[in-house]
Amino acid sequence: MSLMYYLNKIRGAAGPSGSSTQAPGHVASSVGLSSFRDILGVLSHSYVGSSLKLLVLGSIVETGRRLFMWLIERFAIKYCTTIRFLQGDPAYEWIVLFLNQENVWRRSREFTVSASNSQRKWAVRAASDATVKANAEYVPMYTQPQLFRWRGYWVEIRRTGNGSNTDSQGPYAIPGRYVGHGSSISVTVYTLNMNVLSDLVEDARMRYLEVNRPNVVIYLSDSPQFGPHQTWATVKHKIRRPLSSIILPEGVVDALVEDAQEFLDTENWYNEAGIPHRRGYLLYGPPGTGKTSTIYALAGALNLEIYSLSLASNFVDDSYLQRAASAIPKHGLFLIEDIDCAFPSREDEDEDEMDVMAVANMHPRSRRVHRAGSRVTRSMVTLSGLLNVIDGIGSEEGKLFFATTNHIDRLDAALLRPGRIDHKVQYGLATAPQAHALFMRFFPAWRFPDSDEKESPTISELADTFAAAVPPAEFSTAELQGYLQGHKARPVEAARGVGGCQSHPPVVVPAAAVNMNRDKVEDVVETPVANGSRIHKHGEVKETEVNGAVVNGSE
Ligand SMILES: Nc1ncnc2c1ncn2[C@@H]1O[C@H](COP(=O)(O)OP(=O)(O)OP(=O)(O)O)[C@@H](O)[C@H]1O
Repeated sequence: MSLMYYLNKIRGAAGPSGSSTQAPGHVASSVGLSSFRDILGVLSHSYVGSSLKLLVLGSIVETGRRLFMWLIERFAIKYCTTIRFLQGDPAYEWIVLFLNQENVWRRSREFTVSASNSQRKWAVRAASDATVKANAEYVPMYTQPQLFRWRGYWVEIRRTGNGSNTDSQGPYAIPGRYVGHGSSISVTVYTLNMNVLSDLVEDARMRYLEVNRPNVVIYLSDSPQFGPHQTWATVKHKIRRPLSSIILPEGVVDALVEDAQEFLDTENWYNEAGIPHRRGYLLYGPPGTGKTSTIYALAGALNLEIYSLSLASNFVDDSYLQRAASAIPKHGLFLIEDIDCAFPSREDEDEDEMDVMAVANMHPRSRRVHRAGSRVTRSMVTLSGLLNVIDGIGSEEGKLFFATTNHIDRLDAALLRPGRIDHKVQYGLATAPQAHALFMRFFPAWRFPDSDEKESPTISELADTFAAAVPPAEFSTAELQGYLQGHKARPVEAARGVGGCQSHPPVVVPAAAVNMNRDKVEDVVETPVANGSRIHKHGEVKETEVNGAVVNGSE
């Protein structure tokens, strides 16, 4: 209503144009002036005036805001540096621990909760009472950008999904939400100095190493869930194992550690001699004889991170292997366990041929079912793919390559040539000295002090009895360990129990049982022997019987 009223008023004020006696130009200007006055009059009215004022004010504020954002953007381009840590990359672990230590998590209001049995070192334990053992860990989500000071610099962090804020992927992706899996953390430092950023990353890395000093960090390439470039997605922390706990013939472990240490210390020599700075090791022998344990203990002693990959995984092909190997940082230890699975045995090949023929004669539906249930695991990695990766591993950076196998006879000679495998260590079934050492480790003097009574045997004597009773080259150290675990508080029983079995006839162990891969299902059948003691072979029961000898050493 009021607007119509004012429009009419304007029209009325201008008057009918035909009634004017003045010159047309003059008329126009006087009409213009009066219209302008009227417009001012309209503007001065409370409703329209204040609306227009608000409009102008709003425009000014919006322009100011845009200008401010533009300036901030210019400032950000010129004065900040941003880096992204992708989940699934080892460096991601460093930055999360770093943020945790900087207490940035305190500002986070969203957490994911996980059971605290994981060995993650960077989650927040929310138990207020230190005496209460926290059973859950809280991983901050950092859904909102957080600003904090580090060494006098302003640092901003924000978490983003896979590639963008709303584009989270991974097993627990929620559209439009930031989730832990498949995400990344962006760190922005407000400074002109690029070195600050690398200092921050180095600080994060050092803290991570420090926190994990009592552990060996093992990166596993066990699932490609975070995308093609994030090959080492799973991280495990294992308590460091002292080298002395590895029971092998004297000098074997020391020689291995010395060799690896010398390799790490002589990078310049390699460069000057024009030899690629790489070294390959092959540990071979029956299962449960300490190959993997040796590698973990060595990595702990030399402060190396392990990058472990299985060639049997159904997503590992030549190009995946290449990517995974090249993502290993300097001084990382690249481990391929059971490397023989890339080299099918003659029997496997025959079996494959028969399988192909059988499948060809099948109905398509049965064929699918047959393939799904096929028990033969084949690596998709080819020999040439594997050799290329081994040759390329350390050409730029000093990396150690370790492989283990239960079947050295299956490996191609091309793999075993010096330059690819430089150091081989053969592992054998337990000898009497190993059995003795294992017994002493299980029943240390500080826990089982020798009794004052004359008749009772000392632990060393019991170890002698045990070692004499265990048949050499019949049991792996792991099997003896399993037996002793069953008697961990009863050394006398452990030693004499084995001795008591000697009156029983020996059980012949088929070679296949000794060489059985650990990954295969182990159905342990228990058959009690005379005094209730037993040592298990994979898939069968063994009564102990002295017999055979073992070759065990390094070359
Ligand atoms: N020589 C050894 N010294 C100390 N412990 C050993 C030794 N051999 C085996 N063990 C123990 O047995 C278990 C299995 O050992 P490990 O995994 O190292 O054997 P492996 O030779 O790598 O077997 P596989 O070929 O099946 O991978 C571990 O708990 C380890 O402590």
